[in-house]
Amino acid sequence: VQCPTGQTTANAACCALFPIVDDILQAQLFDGAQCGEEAHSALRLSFHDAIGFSIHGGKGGGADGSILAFNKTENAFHANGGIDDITDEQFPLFQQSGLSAGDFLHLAAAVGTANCPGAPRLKFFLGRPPPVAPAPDLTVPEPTDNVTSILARFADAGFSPQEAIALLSSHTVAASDVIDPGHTGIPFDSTPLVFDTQVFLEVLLKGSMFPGDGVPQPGEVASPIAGEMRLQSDSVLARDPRTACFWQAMINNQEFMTSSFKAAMAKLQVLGQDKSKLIDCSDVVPVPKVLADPIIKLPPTFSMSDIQASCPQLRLPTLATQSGPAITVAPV
Ligand code: HEM
Ligand SMILES: [Ca+2]
Repeated sequence: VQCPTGQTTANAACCALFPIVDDILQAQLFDGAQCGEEAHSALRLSFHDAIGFSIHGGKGGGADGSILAFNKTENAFHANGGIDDITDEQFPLFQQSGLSAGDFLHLAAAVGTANCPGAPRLKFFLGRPPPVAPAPDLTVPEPTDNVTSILARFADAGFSPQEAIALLSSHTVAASDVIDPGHTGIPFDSTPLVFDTQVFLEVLLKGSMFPGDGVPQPGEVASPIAGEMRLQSDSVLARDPRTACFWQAMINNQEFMTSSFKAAMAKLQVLGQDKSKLIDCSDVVPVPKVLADPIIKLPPTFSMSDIQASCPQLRLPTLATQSGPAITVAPV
């Protein structure tokens, strides 16, 4: 159908979303369709909202927007450190939008992700009812958690180890604000504004330094590049026999990474919802820019022998090294 605003969509019920996408999300929340801090945080928020769920019941409503509607409660949970920045920004816009908290929050994540070059075009389903209660504490994995407990939490929410790694593609457009006191925007890879496979490579490189004041913080291990942060959780998942092959398979495999991330996000963003009652409004999500060159390279001064490959069954792709002296990643 053709909407009054000129755009087309498969279902007339989705027409109301175009002004929300353009005037509220892109113009206001994302500072003119940027892949910046708000886009990154909106993606993280969709995870922290949805993972408040168990297939066995008793752990919250999943992708229901509870973290936005009941932000005073959920923001106090330790794993949600720093998330108040994005809930504070989203709350008045959510009220202005007329959408349910869950629809607003998960639409924002899909649109924000689309602003990152190389990202897949995430799906969006409309019609989540308002959340009934905050999620309980301790549903969101922490960077200090071990692989067994991280995989157990994902399994409890309905995700396989492979899907968990697929979801961690998000850390290609990510930075830390709260792990290193006094330092914000410390990126997890050297390209935090690009949805590429660089993070899967860099987390497997030999680590030797710590960003910020150079002091290791809980949940942080040595990173290979100045100014970059490596989460302990990413580090152990990249090296554990249960997940290392899924991790390594992402390196320099843009198509595989984006398609598996898209599929896992489609599941995450409707977790706990009755999908038969939702309307597919995926065509309101902007089409992300494609990367001109998705072939990644080792950062300057690194060679193939610096990769701590942890999947014996899989051959590492041969990667060239970027020219020039060792780099420092700037905060975002
Ligand atoms: C084992 C599971 C995970 C752990 C332990 C974890 C942990 C973290 C931590 C500690 C931060 C930095 C917070 C800060 O200091 O500001 C972060 C950032 C982020 N996480 Fe995760 N995360 C996990 C999974 C995910 C998943 C599944 C997604 C999305 C699908 C996600 C998306 C993000 C994004 C986009 C950021 C960056 C936010 C920003 O730059 O503002 N994470 N994560
Ligand atoms: Ca990146």
